[in-house]
Amino acid sequence: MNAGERRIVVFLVDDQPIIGEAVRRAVANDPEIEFHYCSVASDAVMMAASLHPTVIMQDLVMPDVDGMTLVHLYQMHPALRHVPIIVLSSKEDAAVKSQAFATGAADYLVKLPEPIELIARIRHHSRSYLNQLERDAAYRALRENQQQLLEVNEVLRRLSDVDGLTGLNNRRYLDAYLDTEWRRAVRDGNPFSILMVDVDDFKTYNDTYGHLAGDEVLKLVAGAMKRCAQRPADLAARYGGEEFAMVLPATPSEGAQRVADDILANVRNLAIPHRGSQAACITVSVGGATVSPGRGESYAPLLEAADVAMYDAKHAGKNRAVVREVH
Ligand SMILES: Nc1nc2c(ncn2[C@@H]2O[C@H](COP(=O)(O)OP(=O)(O)OP(=O)(O)O)[C@@H](O)[C@H]2O)c(=O)[nH]1
Repeated sequence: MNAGERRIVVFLVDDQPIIGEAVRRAVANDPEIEFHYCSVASDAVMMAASLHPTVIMQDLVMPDVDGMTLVHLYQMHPALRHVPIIVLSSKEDAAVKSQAFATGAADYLVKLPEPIELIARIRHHSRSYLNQLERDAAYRALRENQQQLLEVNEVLRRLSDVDGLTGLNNRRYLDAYLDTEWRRAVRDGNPFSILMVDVDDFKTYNDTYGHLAGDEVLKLVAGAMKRCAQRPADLAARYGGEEFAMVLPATPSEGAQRVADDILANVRNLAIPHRGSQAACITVSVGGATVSPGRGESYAPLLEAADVAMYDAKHAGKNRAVVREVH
């Protein structure tokens, strides 16, 4: 509901019923205005809070409580804090007027102005209050939307780093990770290893068992690789097609050889039958390369060396690992 549709709700607090009656009559002919009256100061705050007024008219001089104290109490109340208050006084008094505005009153009226002026002021203060409520609600909705957008962006960012089939990090993420870890290795002078892992006779597998079964194999091999990435900095990723990569920062070639052997064993232990393979089950070939990075070098030769090692493993009969040091 917008400000134009919400009703104006006037709440008058004055100990003199005659004033209450005069205001009631003044606003009676305006169908947009709902009027409520309270003559007892001690009931005022509770009544106001339950009525949700768009403007409060508060008499300054009341028998048991000073009107200014009530103005203060309205402003302390969470539900009334921003409701505009028109202070009603019996006389023009500069000092009282200035105190009323200092306490937070929005307006000061000497009882009682012409109905036309009274209604104009009631309308003006109520509309600006309702507009403010509307702006606050729009702002809150905007903040919620922004929050949702941030969350969606975060999900998208994570998805764009992940391969949809296997759940491993994809090539895009692998490249960025290699870049960061390589620079760290250059700084720290640590050996750096990489393994390329390729499923053996995968074309025949697809041709024999179907592409969907082939996809399931890739998922299982990805799982086996993930289990072999045991240190926090180790990263298993899908390189593309039926090829995977394992980044092993701060790992010498003996370590890379051990991880490569683990991958071979883990994949064999999956025991996925494959009629077209020599081992009669799904196996992989692993090519590994290790280098101690020097300044100014890039990791491209390391990737190339791992790739060559992987093809050497294929040519040597598949289902094996070839790991080399690159100098
Ligand atoms: N099911 C499935 N197959 C894929 C996917 N990506 C690549 N392939 C298949 O993987 C096969 C790779 O074939 P090749 O490069 O000839 O390798 P290979 O048959 O494994 O032979 P070797 O590597 O020499 O053992 C191709 O048939 C591709 O279509 C995928 O996401 N899902």
